Amino acid sequence: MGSTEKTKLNDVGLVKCPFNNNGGIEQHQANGTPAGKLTTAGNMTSPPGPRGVPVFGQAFNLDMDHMHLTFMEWQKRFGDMFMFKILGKHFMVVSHPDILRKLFATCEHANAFNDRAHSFMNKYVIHNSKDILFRNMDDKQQFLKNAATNFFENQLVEEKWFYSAVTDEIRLLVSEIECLIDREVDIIGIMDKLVIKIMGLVLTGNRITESSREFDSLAGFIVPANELATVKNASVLTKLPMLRKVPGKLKNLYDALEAKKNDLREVFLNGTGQCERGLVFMLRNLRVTMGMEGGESWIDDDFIMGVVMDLIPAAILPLQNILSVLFLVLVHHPEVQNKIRGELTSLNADVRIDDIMKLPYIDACILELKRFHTPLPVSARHCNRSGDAMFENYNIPKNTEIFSNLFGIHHDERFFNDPWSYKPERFIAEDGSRVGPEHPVMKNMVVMGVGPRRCVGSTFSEKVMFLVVTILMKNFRLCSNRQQELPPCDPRKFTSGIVTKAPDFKCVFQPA
Ligand code: HEM
Repeated sequence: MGSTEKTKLNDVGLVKCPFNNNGGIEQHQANGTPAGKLTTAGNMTSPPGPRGVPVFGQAFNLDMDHMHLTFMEWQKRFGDMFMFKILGKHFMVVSHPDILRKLFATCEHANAFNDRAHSFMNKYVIHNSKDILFRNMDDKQQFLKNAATNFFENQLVEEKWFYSAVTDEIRLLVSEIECLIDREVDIIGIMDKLVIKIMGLVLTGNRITESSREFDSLAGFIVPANELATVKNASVLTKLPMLRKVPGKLKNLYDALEAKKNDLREVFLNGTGQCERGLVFMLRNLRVTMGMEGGESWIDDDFIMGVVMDLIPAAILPLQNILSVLFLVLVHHPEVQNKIRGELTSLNADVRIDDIMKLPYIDACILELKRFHTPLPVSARHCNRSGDAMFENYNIPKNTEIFSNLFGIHHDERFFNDPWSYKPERFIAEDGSRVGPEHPVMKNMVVMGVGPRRCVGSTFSEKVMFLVVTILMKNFRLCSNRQQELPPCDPRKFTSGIVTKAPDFKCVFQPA
């Protein structure tokens, strides 16, 4: 645990800050304004945290590009729940899986902590949060989320077309890689394209190729969306949205995003490339069904576009980025590749999507990849927008933005032994099976978030990763590129951002 001064708080074992007010730590006093509708927390204190400079607070101490690394440092000083301010705004960071579950799922005011922070993105890009990811947790958000979850977790699995199309896409890749044996391969670029094709398939129900408008449109939207979502750009625009109209870098970026948004709308809403099984069709169908049941449906085109746009930060980037890390890990660990191939020999036929149950080591490799990488290191921010709220005897002032320190949790020795090593075996039980959901390592896995705002694409992304790993490993051995030094396989060194990625590297494929 590091500091022996830390004391345990209550049944969940929360590490509480060991210092008092004069230990260089700010104890945020509740602001004395009338409490919001949640509590009457008038004279309660807020969680401890680093004392900042006047007005700017921690603006100069927080590494905006690697917030998760700063949060790991602060967790050691201030405990599992700490708070800091930037420009008068409160931010809270939670670094314990049980506290997260309590805060977002089981405590009395859990719902209040499941709204999203106000941001430039939800107001100006996502049409005032007509979507799932950026919207507050109201009935419409829950309705759309249930529909999307059902689509990804059930419909795509039951209707066999989808995973057989994904399998075909990966097999095509195998034929392409066969022509590149022993040559330097940009595996990150290849995986980036594969994920766009898979998401094109999700949206339209049809295979999309690299030369299609759908591919271009998705790939084109990702670039400005990613740039605008950086912490620096997003916070400046949230504070000063009028900058989107002032000639300069931010206006150019916003204009580029709007142009790509129109393109996305043209292609996915008005285009002809749809068939009766994609996500856009499902949402339109839902609108029609609601209309037929009387009354008008609130699912307008903006809502459908909102869900399409959600998939860029929520699905495409995490999937692309975790696949980049997968290959870096595999090149660094030839022994893991050998074990994967060893396990694959137990299958008589070609790999099928439900074989994951029969292949515990590969399943464990995917779980360990999710832990080791933690693509969204600080998750998506939650916010108690409806009022002050009390939690663990602390007052959490209205509009506090809450970070789940997922990266910190997954690399904390209290929860995972030897956390900086990639060790799939931690998920394997003594009898060789994969550990069950009650095992501590499973309970400490929070990579997809917890509670009602948990990720929609958990099973979906595991299945995609499973197909990529098994089909490629069955055919090839991956080696490092002798001309270029391989970047270290250290998640602290991955690229910065809301969704982190492996540093650029090339590798070499050889026949298995
Ligand atoms: C390895 C890949 C992925 C990771 C690590 C990941 C992780 C996460 C995390 C941490 C959240 C935030 C949870 C919270 O707010 O507490 C989230 C939300 C979300 N994810 Fe994922 N995700 C992944 C892939 C996907 C995929 C493939 C999809 C779509 C098929 C998806 C759709 C969503 C949506 C729509 C939300 C918003 C849910 C809400 O706000 O209620 N994600 N994801």
